[in-house]
Order: sequence, then structure tokens, then C-alpha cells
Amino acid sequence: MFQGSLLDSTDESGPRPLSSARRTQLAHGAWVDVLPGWIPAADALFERLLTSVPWRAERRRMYDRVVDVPRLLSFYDEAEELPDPVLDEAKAALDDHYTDELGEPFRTAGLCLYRDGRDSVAWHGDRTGRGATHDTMVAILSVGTPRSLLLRPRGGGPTMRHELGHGDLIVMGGSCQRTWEHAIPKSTHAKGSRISIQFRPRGVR
Ligand SMILES: O=C(O)CCC(=O)C(=O)O
Ligand SMILES: [Fe+2]
Repeated sequence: MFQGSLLDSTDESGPRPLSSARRTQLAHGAWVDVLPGWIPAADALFERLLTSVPWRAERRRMYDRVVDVPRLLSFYDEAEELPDPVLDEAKAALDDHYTDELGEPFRTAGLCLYRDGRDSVAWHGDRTGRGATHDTMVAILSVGTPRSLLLRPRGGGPTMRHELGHGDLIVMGGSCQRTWEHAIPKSTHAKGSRISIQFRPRGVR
């Protein structure tokens, strides 16, 4: 179980302005925006999501076997109500800041629960739908125990690492889903759980 952090803000005034996000241009037309501590009271949000979201285990075919997906999932399609008002605020703030550049609003929210350091996601790009052929954005809010998000160019090259937790935001943009891959590797250090909320435009998965 995740231990609440004393550093957590008690300020309920909503997400910090996205104008303070820091953009890093990557090779091949990709970029990432990072804003640590974007959401105040992130530990409280973590606790609410942990109990209110209908977390599901999934199994997927891997070659000739069916294996457990090493994390729990819950997907909110565009017509579905998000599980917490703070996520509505977060989505509204993202739309405010990014719609001009993205050309459309964020529509869906995918939630992942990494129960402990043994849960993970393997190298991939979010390449279902438009992400395979066009520039797009995937905005990820992280709460709970920090975990590393790794990014590497699809064609090979050095891996970048971002530690994400406690209300941090990372936005992958430009060609990132088709020219780069990302992963959350297993961790022997992470003792608690992490929840990530991925906001995506329509058709991107
Ligand atoms: O948990 C994360 O931050 C990443 C999850 C992810 O890459 C995905 O669900 O496509
Ligand atoms: Fe992904």
C-alpha cells in the first residue's frame, strides 16, 4: 500500500499552469513536456482512485501462450464519466493548453495501476489509430509511488529516463508514438503502487 507523502500539497486550487511545463525536443520530430507536481493533493487523488476505479486484470496472447498483463487497467471511453472530479479538471486544463497545437481535444482516459515494482509495461508506442501515421499527443498524469518512464528512439539510440509520481505530468507529442517507444520497467526499489492516467485524443490507443 502506498504511504502518503508529507510533501503533498494541501492546496486545493487545481492544477498548476501548464505554461510552466518544460518542453524537450527529441530526435525525429518527437517532443516531451514535463511538469513535476502538476496536480496538488496527488496522494489524496491516488487513494481515491485506488478504491473507486473498477480495476481489471487482463490476459493477452503472447506467441502461443496467454499471459497475465502485469498491471491492472481501467479504460474510460469518451462518453463515460471520469472516476474523479480532479481528472475532469486535469482534462479541461490539458484541453485549454493543447487543443490549438493538437487540433482536437483529449477524449479518453486509460488508467493503469502498477501494484508494486513487479508490474510494468513493455516497450511500445501507442500506435493504434492515428498514432501510427500522424503526430499526436498522449498526456500522462502519475500519482503514487514514483516509477521510471523510459523513452528510446525506435531505430535505436540512448534511453531517456523520467521519474514520475506525486502528481507529475508528462506529455509525449509530435511523432513520439511512431518514432520513439516508451516503457515502465520493473523496479526492485518501488515498494508501493503507482497509478497513471493517460489522456488521449479520439482513436489513439
Ligand atoms: O503508465 C504509464 O505511464 C505508461 C502507460 C502506457 O504507456 C500505456 O498504457 O500505453
Ligand atoms: Fe503507452
